[in-house]
Amino acid sequence: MRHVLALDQGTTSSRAMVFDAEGRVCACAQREFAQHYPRPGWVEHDAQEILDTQLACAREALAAAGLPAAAVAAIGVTNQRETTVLWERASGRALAPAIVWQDRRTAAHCERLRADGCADWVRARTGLELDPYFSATKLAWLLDHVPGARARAEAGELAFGTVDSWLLWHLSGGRLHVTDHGNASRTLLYSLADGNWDDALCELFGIPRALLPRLVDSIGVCGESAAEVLGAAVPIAGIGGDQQAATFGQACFAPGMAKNTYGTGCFLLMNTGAQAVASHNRLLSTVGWRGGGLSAYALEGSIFMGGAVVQWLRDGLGIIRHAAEVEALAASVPDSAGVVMVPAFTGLGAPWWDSHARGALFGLTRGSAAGHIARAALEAIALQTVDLVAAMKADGAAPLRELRVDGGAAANDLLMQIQADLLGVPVVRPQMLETTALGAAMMAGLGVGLWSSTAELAARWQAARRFEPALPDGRRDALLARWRRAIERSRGWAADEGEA
Ligand SMILES: Nc1ncnc2c1ncn2[C@@H]1O[C@H](COP(=O)(O)OP(=O)(O)O)[C@@H](O)[C@H]1O
Ligand SMILES: O=P(O)(O)OC[C@H](O)CO
Repeated sequence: MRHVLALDQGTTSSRAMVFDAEGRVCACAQREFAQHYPRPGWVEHDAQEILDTQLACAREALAAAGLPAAAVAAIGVTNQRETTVLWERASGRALAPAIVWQDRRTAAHCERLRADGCADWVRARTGLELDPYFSATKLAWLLDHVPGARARAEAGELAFGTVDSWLLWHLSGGRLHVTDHGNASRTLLYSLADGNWDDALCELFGIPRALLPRLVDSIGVCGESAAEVLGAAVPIAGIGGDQQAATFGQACFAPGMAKNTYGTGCFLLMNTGAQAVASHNRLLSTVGWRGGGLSAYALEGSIFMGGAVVQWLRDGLGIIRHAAEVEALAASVPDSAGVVMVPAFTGLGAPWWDSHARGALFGLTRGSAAGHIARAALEAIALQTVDLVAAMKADGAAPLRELRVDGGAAANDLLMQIQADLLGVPVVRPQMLETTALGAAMMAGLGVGLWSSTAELAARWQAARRFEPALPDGRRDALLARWRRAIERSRGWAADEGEA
């Protein structure tokens, strides 16, 4: 058996990919699913639809590869992180829509905890910010709003999970209720120092321990799929949140190596080695992966609006019809002519963590045109990334030698050149852009011994294109100074209106 099946459950679509023993893609299937925005700031998914699309993709990819499940050596699962599912153990039925990582409904809960002076304590224990982004307040919200849920949770009738746990429960026919340490480290319920769920955190957020999944390694066999789901029992040997998996898939195995994924949001992760590094600049400290003789932590900067800015140009402003058109539109002008966009549509993530910030366009004149706005949008994606790299440097990280990139918007050459120019560091795009699925496959393949070492996997990683910085330092400094002024003016914007 020399193939691995990767299940890649993302924010906007479910994907499955079959890889051969050389790490080549044999087959791929993808299905988009519905995004629900029932109220301003709320984002939900139908957990059943997540499951159905994911399993349909798995079956489709196997069929396209011409492989029965029995011929697959291992399954790797990677997932949108933090998104919170609550289900009934007896039936496996979700009790409510999944609350997605982007959802801000628990902003007031987080604010109350911050006002109580909990933020530093929580940060020291979890490596995270007290922000609605993470799972704990989402789960507390479900327990408080789904009738009877809290009592049933305490009685052990319910299960909580991030999307990995939800998929693994059903993939195993209800036998596995597990999550890996990387996904657990995004919940606000996990102690980085202990490498375990934490009673004090559970108490702070009001979460019964009986709800929590068992912690397992990211790399290594944790169970197998139920024969009736895919047609055969297959070892499940890799689990990782999608950003952790992408870091693995980019072969960022050595401390100091970093990748940035330009999807809906942007997620910059730097491998910090076998020790968690506490950030003093409001980056996240998080588990990368563990198992198979490996253990890595990461510093992470999370940006909420990355490629989603381009979606807004398409769906909100209507100045492009397809995301890829933004490149030609932005290239139709030599620069943004002073226009600066702050894409704080849902507040600002790292390193600002400002729920009250709102999006803004500065520097508009009578000469401002769609091209300038498109260019400002691409610059905003890159400038947010520059802020993360600056925060990493301020945290004492070694200077970045290159930035490995992936995700949908990394296909945009102009954006990648702007990124290299504004960072002053080469940006390298690999041949294999599906690094998330590849990372999950790599974890699973290592987990069953199909591959023997990370050195073997790193040797396979190949650059497709390298973007060298070409902007004079003075010009870069001026653009960064202008960006910082724009950020300052956007911060706290919605506070007066009492909005989240
Ligand atoms: N050529 C492009 N230039 C800029 N942005 C793009 C381009 N193609 C896709 N995008 C953006 O990339 C995002 C999709 O990337 P993807 O990695 O599939 O996201 P996710 O995994 O978050 O669903 C969308 O937000 C889209 O607007
Ligand atoms: O599904 P993506 O690629 O948008 O990634 C989502 C992140 O895991 C959220 O933390």
